[in-house]
Amino acid sequence: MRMTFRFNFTIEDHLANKLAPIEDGGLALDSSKESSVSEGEEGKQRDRKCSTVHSDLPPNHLWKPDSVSSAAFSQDTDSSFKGVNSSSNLEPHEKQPCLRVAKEHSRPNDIKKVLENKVLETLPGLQDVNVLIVKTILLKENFSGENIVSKSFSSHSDLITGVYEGGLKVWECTFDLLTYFTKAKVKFAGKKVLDLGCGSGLLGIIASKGGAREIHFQDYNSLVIDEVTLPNVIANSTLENEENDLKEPEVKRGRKSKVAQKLHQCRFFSGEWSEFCKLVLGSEKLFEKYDLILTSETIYNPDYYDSLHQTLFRLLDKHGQVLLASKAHYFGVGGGIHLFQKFVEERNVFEIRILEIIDEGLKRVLLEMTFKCPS
Ligand SMILES: C[S@@+](CC[C@H](N)C(=O)[O-])C[C@H]1O[C@@H](n2cnc3c(N)ncnc32)[C@H](O)[C@@H]1O
Repeated sequence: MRMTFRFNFTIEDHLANKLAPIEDGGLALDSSKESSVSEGEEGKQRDRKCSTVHSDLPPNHLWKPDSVSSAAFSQDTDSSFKGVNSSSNLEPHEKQPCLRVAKEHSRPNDIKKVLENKVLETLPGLQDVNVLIVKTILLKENFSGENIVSKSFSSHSDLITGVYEGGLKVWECTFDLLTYFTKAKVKFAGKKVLDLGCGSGLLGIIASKGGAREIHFQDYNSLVIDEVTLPNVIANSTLENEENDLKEPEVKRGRKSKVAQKLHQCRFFSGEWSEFCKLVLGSEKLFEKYDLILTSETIYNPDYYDSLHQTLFRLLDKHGQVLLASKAHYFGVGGGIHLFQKFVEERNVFEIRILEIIDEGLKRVLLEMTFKCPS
């Protein structure tokens, strides 16, 4: 079933200047005015060609979104930094302490409201909030408090170290992992899964569809969770239940509670990794560790490796598995597979296994991490 939505906003002149129509009638960021620092020169050149919401997709991707709707927003109320310079001019390679306090986001009572005015795009078997529209609305509303969208625009960057860590777009390696899930028939059933640095949350959503018993989503930025991750989780559980209803119309009355049930298997967190660790480990006496941690494009900054490694070490079940996807190298920020692998090997805690090397466009790698000594 295709849903139609109505746009109920106008785009200001100064924003319209940054937005240019793309072939299918959607909106693209004028690439001469926005580029990606994180993906380096090659990334910039690609972005210059077409810096759309889905410009980060592999050339022959099947993930072409095909529907649009309307939009709403809420503020990113989490401006709780500890000693982070929130200037918009931070360069990704500048060393900054990243201690954004972690918090758990409550699940909304009014599920419909979360999707009200949201623009949904259709990917194969998935729905995804159109982040460009989300950004446009947030910019237009010019809200007070921490505004990662305007900071990202003004600094022409998809990453502002310690301020905005890139969750407002779907990065290429997410699609590599999604493809791998199907190819390798990755099993999610009954597992407790963490989508670490989730952004859109598509990895966790697929785990949920695959029968994971509990899924936690973590992003650095609270706005990403509220405006993108949560709406995506809700949109996809709604979609899933609509599909079921078409097969079994008699269960239609139970749909709402089924969506709520699905949502109940999910928890949402924002904040810096070590703070997130503290929060989840401190929140329950006997915290049950994750069977599976999924993480895409999270090793671009070597300054974060210690905190990331600690997080994996503390939160992964002793028999658990990390599936990590990354570009081979992140120009400008300096991280990448080689450095990360070296870091992990030096710690001597995890075994790393390369699952796949994707050598088209920017080289990308999928790897698995498991504990060396599970006992
Ligand atoms: C480049 S984005 C990738 C988003 C998403 N996984 C994807 O592939 O589309 C990196 C993500 O890692 C998270 N992240 C990066 N550094 C972090 C840190 N130090 N603490 C917490 N989260 C961090 C951010 O929340 C951000 O969403």
